[in-house]
Amino acid sequence: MSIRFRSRVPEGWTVDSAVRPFRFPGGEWHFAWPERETPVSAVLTGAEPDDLVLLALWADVARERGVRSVAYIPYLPAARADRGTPFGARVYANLINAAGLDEVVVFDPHSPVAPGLVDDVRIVHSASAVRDAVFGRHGLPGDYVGIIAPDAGARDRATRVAELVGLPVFTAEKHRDQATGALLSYAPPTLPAHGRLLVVDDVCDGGATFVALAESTGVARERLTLWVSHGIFSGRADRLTEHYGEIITTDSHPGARRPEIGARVIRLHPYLIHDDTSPGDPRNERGNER
Ligand SMILES: O=P(O)(O)OC[C@H]1O[C@@H](O)[C@H](O)[C@@H]1O
Repeated sequence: MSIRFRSRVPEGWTVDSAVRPFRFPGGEWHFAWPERETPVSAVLTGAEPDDLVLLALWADVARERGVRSVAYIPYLPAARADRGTPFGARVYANLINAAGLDEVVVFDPHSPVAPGLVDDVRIVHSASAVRDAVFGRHGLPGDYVGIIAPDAGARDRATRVAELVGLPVFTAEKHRDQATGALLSYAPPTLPAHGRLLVVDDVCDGGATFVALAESTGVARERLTLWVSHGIFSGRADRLTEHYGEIITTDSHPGARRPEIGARVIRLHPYLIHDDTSPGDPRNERGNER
């Protein structure tokens, strides 16, 4: 289970819900919603199908209580299945839509297709999070000399980062076998001979794209940093550490913390949620959450 719920309590704070979901012997999910809690938001990471059921149950409570239901789903499941049959992006969007949420917040989706199928969606792009994590809040390039987009699909997100920090974008050409998804070849762009380079993409799954990219460029490990918004880090993704001096991702997917990768994991919460407060949170002000 990778879903948690945020609730308002009578004291005025927003806290993690004390709700304890369970399954009936027949297999169905259920819970007894704590009477003193008012639902505020649900935060779902990864792509566990069970979590979509729990999300819909929670939205039903919010509806009954007459309050807004906001779901943070930073890793939009099946966003990469944005074409073909079965059309995964549509199937998952329909499952999310069935919950009847008031707002769905997603982070750096693979393409506009999947979020375009989700009702009441808000997209948060990765550029600010990348800038803060790699260059600091002032966006000073330091010894970085460029941003690399691993393929044409990554160019827009790489450009958003590059514009924030004033660096050039270099786009590589990736060729995949459409039938099998296997990587066929890589044509790297011409890159500066010195200085650090930041590779920016949405997802790292098995890591083949980023290993092939690094190998084709021949750029030394110390000069290469990898940012991926969603770290699945499956299979042989551990090979990435041979090619990248630093790997940075977010907490949008449980794979992010795979120990062999040693990625720096950025907490997405501040980038997605602007109005959340809890005891001990320096920003807290009673009662300012929608
Ligand atoms: O090469 P792996 O990590 O398996 O897959 C990640 C790549 O596959 C694409 O969909 C992503 O946008 C990224 O470029």
